[in-house]
Amino acid sequence: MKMGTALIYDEEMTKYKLLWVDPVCKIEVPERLTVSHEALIKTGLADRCISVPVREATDADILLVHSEEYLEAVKKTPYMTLEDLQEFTLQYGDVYFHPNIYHCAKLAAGAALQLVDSVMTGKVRNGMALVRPPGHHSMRSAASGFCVFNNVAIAAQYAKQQYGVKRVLIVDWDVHHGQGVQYCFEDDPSVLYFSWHRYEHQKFWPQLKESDYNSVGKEKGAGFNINVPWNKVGMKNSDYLSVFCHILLPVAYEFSPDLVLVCAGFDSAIGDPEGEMCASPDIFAHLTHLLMNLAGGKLCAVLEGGYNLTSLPQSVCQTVQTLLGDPAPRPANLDGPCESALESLHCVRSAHRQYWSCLKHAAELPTSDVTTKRIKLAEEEEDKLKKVEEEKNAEEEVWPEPPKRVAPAVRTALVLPNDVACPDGCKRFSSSEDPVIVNKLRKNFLKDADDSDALTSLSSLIALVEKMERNEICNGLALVPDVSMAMMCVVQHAATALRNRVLVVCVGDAGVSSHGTEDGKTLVVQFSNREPEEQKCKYHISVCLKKGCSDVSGFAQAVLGLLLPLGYEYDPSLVLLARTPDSGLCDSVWQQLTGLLQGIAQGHTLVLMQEAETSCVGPTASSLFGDAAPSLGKLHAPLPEDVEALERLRHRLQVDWKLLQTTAPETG
Ligand SMILES: CC(O)(O)NCCCCN
Ligand SMILES: [Zn+2]
Repeated sequence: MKMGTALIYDEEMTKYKLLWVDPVCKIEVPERLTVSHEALIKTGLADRCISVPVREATDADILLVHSEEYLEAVKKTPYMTLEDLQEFTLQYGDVYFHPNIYHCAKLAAGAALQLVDSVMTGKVRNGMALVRPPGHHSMRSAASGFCVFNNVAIAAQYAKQQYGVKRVLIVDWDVHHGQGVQYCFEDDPSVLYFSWHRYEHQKFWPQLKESDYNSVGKEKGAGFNINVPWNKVGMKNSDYLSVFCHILLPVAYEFSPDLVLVCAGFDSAIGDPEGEMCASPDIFAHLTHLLMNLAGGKLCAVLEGGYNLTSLPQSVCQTVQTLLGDPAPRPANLDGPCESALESLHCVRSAHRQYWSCLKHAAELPTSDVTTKRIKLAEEEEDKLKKVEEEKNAEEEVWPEPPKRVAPAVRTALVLPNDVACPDGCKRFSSSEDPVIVNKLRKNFLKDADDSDALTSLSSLIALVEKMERNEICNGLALVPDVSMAMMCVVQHAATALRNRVLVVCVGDAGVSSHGTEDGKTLVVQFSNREPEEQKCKYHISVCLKKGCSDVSGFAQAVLGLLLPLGYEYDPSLVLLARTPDSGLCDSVWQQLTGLLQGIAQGHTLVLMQEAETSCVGPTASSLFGDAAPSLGKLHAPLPEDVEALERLRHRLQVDWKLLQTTAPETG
């Protein structure tokens, strides 16, 4: 039932621009929209989307967020002379007006509403609106930061009013703090606002105290406003992924939104003059992918900032291609979050530990904030030096083109016993008995009885792995007589044949071979309810949950805060996901796991299940085929002993696995 992706764009929104000299505003140019849209056309992505027209937001729509006096004032701007427009602009900060900007602002807000309508009526699964003017800085009675109407805030209020949406998650990955969104929802527990932003200890625009991590929301909204300040520039992919795995995703799954809105600003990408960050455009493929299993896949991305006319279109294409379901590119060399990012991560998690059970165990704030002060002083010294040398050689940032993302001809192949039906959309797979493979299998695995159907399924399995390796097939599912045997067979084959690494995720108590874990060719992560004997090595990790995987929230937090960071850092070429009937895992959690893991290894996920589990074939295939997993519903608190165990495990592993860090190492 995979539905399409909406794309909303109208060239009318390019028909306004800065009419006077203003160094702050000169970067907000019409070309931002044209280069983004042209890139989507050139790459063929636009044709794969469902084009949805814009509409003008009505007064009633705009008044969901803004005051009458502000709307009435903006309504007068089309008739103003140039002098009047400049005069009118002076009352606001870092924004400009133009005779046609009111019209475009209505279209930008209306585009967001069209996107909400398309997703909420089930016409599409998700979508992106390319709009200007942006929205997230504009406030109830003020324009700000190139924004006139708050497109995403209006869309959130509209979704609640028109569709009775109970909980809306707003993810703001623009590099500026969307203070307009924060002010609008800070006392509203039905809208969870998450924003990271360049802050530099309040030195960066808009220089607000309330953009810091300790602004957590007010009254009933306490806990529903999450600010992640970047106190240094140069943040990279690892910093962004760490914050998603250790703050946003755990809280988002606990919140369980009915709709996800993204303030999709791309000034957080490398090359942007505003952000001065170093994250590559393909990171937005992963950020998008990680949000696509929330709210049953209902995701609306609305363009905010993005001022580098090279990285902006690249980032937009990465986002749209992921919304369309194409596998994400492999996350190149993630080397762990920097110290400043860890400091922010630590502060945000401790500021929110009282509101979210997934953060309950988060480490306390540094006892006295003397540590923060000490770190700040050290940083300021360092920054002064850095600034000096930067002035010297402020060269243009360069970065590689994001890798081509080719979706294999076959997305999902299934190795099934003949009497098991193959879900529509997927391809039944069985290999013609390749004598070489058969002999190797017979020699290594089937010494005894000539167990022919085991032989058939194993040889099909190996043939399938080889097609995945050649990117002819994206992912697969095999029902096998013996999961442990099949796992060992695939791991051995992969370790020899595949140039690269295999991540083995095992749910339940199947015996897992440690083959390849000694030299890191294989990373095994096993979830079960059995206390592991002493931890074997860095590449063989046992996660013990008291109630096994039947505890939804404990398992979900283990996947989000431990398995995902490990998987991203390990960066395998194949993910082998095995489950045994005793796993106690319910389908929706299993589908979340299968969905999330597809962000790794370019989506090359191979699922192994016991032949008896035919009832799980449908749900697994639908997730492999790219359907969003069903929502887990609001998560209750995980078992305290599981939380502690997970925290201890993460603390021990973070020595070897940097993406598991959540606090700055104690500076001596
Ligand atoms: C939409 C936005 O967040 O990119 N606007 C940035 C305005 C910066 C003003 N100094
Ligand atoms: Zn911005």
